Amino acid sequence: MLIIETQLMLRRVIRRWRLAGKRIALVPTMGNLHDGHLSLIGEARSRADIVVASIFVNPMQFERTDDLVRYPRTLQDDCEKLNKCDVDLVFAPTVADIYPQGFNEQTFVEVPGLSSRLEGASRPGHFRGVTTVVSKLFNLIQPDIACFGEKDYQQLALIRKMVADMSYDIEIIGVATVRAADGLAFSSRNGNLTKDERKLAPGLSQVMGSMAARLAAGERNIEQIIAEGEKALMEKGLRPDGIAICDADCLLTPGNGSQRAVILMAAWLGNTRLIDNQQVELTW
Ligand SMILES: Nc1ncnc2c1ncn2[C@@H]1O[C@H](COP(=O)(O)OP(=O)(O)OP(=O)(O)O)[C@@H](O)[C@H]1O
Ligand SMILES: CC(C)(CO)[C@@H](O)C(=O)[O-]
Ligand code: BAL
Repeated sequence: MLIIETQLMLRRVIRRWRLAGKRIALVPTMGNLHDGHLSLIGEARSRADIVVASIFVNPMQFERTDDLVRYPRTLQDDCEKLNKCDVDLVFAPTVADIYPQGFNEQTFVEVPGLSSRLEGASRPGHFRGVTTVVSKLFNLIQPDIACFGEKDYQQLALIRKMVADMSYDIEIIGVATVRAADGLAFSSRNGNLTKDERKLAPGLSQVMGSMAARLAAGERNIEQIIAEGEKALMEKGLRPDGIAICDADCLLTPGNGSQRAVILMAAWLGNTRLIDNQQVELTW
């Protein structure tokens, strides 16, 4: 497995693979790899000749400095895991290599509208940072396919729109959320939870499951389901920070024509913000 830190070296290797007609899959990550990431790698491995994983804690998408500073960085351990999963190349650049002029001066890619709603409203500038860095990775690696987790549901929707709007010839694969036995979605930020917070954390998926059951049973008073969901989260020791029920395709309020809804959850446990989501088939 190659580990490359500079754009210059990366371009050389990618050019060689493209000339040899290889099908390349990209899995972008911020490292501190867990079973969710490894599921993305497995999906990529089954669909391409070459698997490239990127590890880059992208400062441009962090709207809070404390979150950026606390973000877990475990490069050596990550590379060992990726090597075992038969990954061909790890791209782990420095911030200076990706943003030589600093990211405040960086040209950006932003999907209008959706970037500033939902998670985008809670985390101003976050999605601009995500789509800008993913666009750079797409240009550098020129993958045929790229895998993203459904755990970051709005991010996946934004990347699909960016790819369509900017005419990238890249197939985007959404991969189902991988969970611990108690229902908590794997996330690098789970490592920031204290022992006691970790015990409370499954409350997020439990409340989401109850909300999903009500929707699936035909209840359509969305405001009431959300209000009671917030109350249930607080009773379980979590501080809600944005619950929404949207049409799963356009992420707007579900209407009579909506076939699937998605419940988007965000909540704080101490200093850690967790997110999760669940899709529900709707019958009208
Ligand atoms: N539990 C999971 N199941 C499936 N995919 C996941 C899971 N967690 C993260 N991913 C996906 O892995 C990719 C890289 O995500 P990232 O490195 O930010 O990890 P993360 O665990 O989501 O960390 P964070 O704490 O930043 O949310 C993204 O496409 C993300 O959606
Ligand atoms: C897609 C991504 C790697 C871009 O930095 C990040 O947002 C993530 O890990 O989900
Ligand atoms: N997985 C999403 C990246 C972030 O929270 O910054």
